[in-house]
Amino acid sequence: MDGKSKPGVPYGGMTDTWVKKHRLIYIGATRHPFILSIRDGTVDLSAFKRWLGQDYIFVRAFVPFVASVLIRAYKKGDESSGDMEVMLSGLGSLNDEIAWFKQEASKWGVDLSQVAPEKPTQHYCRFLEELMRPEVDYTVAMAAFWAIETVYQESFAHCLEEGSKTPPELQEACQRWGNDGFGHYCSSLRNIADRQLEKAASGSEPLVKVSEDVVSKAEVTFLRVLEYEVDFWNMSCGTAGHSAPKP
Ligand SMILES: Cc1ncc(CNC=O)c(N)n1
Repeated sequence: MDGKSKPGVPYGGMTDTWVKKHRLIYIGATRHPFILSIRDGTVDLSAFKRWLGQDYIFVRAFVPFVASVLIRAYKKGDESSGDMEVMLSGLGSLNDEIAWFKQEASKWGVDLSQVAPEKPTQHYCRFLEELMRPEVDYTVAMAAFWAIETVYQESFAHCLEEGSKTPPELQEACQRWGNDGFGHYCSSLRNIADRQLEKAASGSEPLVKVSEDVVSKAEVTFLRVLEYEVDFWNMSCGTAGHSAPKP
């Protein structure tokens, strides 16, 4: 329990605290102009195609990251937690997702074998690789995992809400991450991350310093995910700094 929670109001956990504390950055990632343009139907289709090609590259790099978190979950040896099952289902959806990207790309005339990673994609993929290093704590990796999936879930679910004017040909893409099943999956990831953060925050005496370190590292990692997501959306819009030199 943190000191700020009110009686009768369920305590949301550490991730909830972060989202509230960094609300503007969070909104920047989950209500980006690219997403808003899908939602109001004004999206530039060349931007969507650019996003499609770059996200395919990202998703391929995301698979080994998820696998690395699964290995950590296995090594923790806590079979009853159900963490591995959550990650295994995640890998299953990524399998479908990769097939969907290929099918979607051919529908839009995008040749995935010819797509080169742009700077923001390269940086984001490098960040995933850093998180796969053995010295990275399970708690920190889980915070990143939860944040990465949740930004997409919240963004695309927004495009499916009542009153949105998402073009019919983009609704399937939005469904992929905006559906309720993906929402539940994100809640499961959040529960794992919160449980780990709780454990770290209440760490046993000799480990207090190490544990506090893990919690603050996890928060910084969460913020870095939000920044990478914003850069990724900016690139999709074609508003990334590197491609539009300032006058
Ligand atoms: C840049 C980015 N962030 C998150 C996701 C969602 N995770 C897997 O699909 C994604 N596809 N791309």
